[in-house]
Amino acid sequence: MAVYTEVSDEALTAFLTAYEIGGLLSYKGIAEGVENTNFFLHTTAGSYILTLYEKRVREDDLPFFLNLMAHLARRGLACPQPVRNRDGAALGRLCGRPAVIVSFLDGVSVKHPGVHHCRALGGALARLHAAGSDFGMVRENNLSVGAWRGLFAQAGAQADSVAPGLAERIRGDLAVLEAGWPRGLPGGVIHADLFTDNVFFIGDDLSGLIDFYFACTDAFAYDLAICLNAWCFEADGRFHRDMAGALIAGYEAVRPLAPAEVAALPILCRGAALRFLLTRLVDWLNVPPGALVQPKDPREYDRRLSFHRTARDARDYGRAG
Ligand SMILES: Nc1ncnc2c1ncn2[C@@H]1O[C@H](COP(=O)(O)OP(=O)(O)OP(=O)(O)O)[C@@H](O)[C@H]1O
Ligand SMILES: N[C@@H](CCO)C(=O)O
Repeated sequence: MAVYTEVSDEALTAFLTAYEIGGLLSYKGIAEGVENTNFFLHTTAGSYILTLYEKRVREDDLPFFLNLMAHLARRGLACPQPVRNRDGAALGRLCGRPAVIVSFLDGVSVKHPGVHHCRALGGALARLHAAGSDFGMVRENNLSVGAWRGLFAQAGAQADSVAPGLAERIRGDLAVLEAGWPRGLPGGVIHADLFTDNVFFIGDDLSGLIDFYFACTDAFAYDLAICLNAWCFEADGRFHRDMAGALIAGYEAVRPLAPAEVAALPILCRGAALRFLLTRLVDWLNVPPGALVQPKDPREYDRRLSFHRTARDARDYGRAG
């Protein structure tokens, strides 16, 4: 459970007096997620999510995330809406942390996605990219290639205690990725963390996207590469080419990839895998004392990297043609 900050009912009740969302009926810590502290709130006016922002989220970036969610919703994308308090502010402070209440989104995430889910995800990702095209704010991706060596420096010395030979493999990937990272690809607002737990379905239909707290301005195809990693591999490293093909086809049915994006897909997938390997490695080795959190296994991304190192082109990811 990701609850880094405990919130007493007195503190929460006092916090809620600034909002017009009725009286508190119940609240509880949410058993998923690793980044922020989340509570489910049930009030006399309805259901909400309360998030207290932790470690990786910089307070300065919150206006970008909150304005983005509002913008995407205006463009018709189903995503949580920040709730404003009586003074018109979405951002508050609770138990010493920046805190926001957002609307509750119906739906459930799928643990074991299939081809159908991947095709729907591809379409939603492309629509998200289109909906963000007239969003006026910019946020650099502070977890892209320029940050990976710094993350490795935080964890590299203990990497081999997690998997034998891991430090050497990461060094090799870093050298290749830093030398060949593609620049100038079509880009704009990307989600940058669209894992299965951040995509909701009702029945077979994709019902919405959550967790925009890594959203940033970067290459669209990098977002697709993150999804290919997150949705199309088993934990043991087995790759589902049919699911990857469906994800790409679902994306291209809305926004066809440019030739440079197709060519860059293998290196973008390799980079996306290294990004999550490194953040997971740092988190795995540094669980804050007392935090209720289950860190995610970095070795899953070590296994995906074995695939990406041998991939030659987009056809290896199931793209037709
Ligand atoms: N607006 C929402 N509507 C419904 N449920 C939500 C909403 N926001 C969050 N949740 C629930 O809370 C869980 C954790 O939220 P979230 O993914 O934002 O946390 P996180 O710590 O940032 O996680 P991650 O590890 O994915 O970065 C979600 O998996 C979902 O079950
Ligand atoms: N989605 C990330 C955690 C949140 O950033 C992971 O699975 O490593």
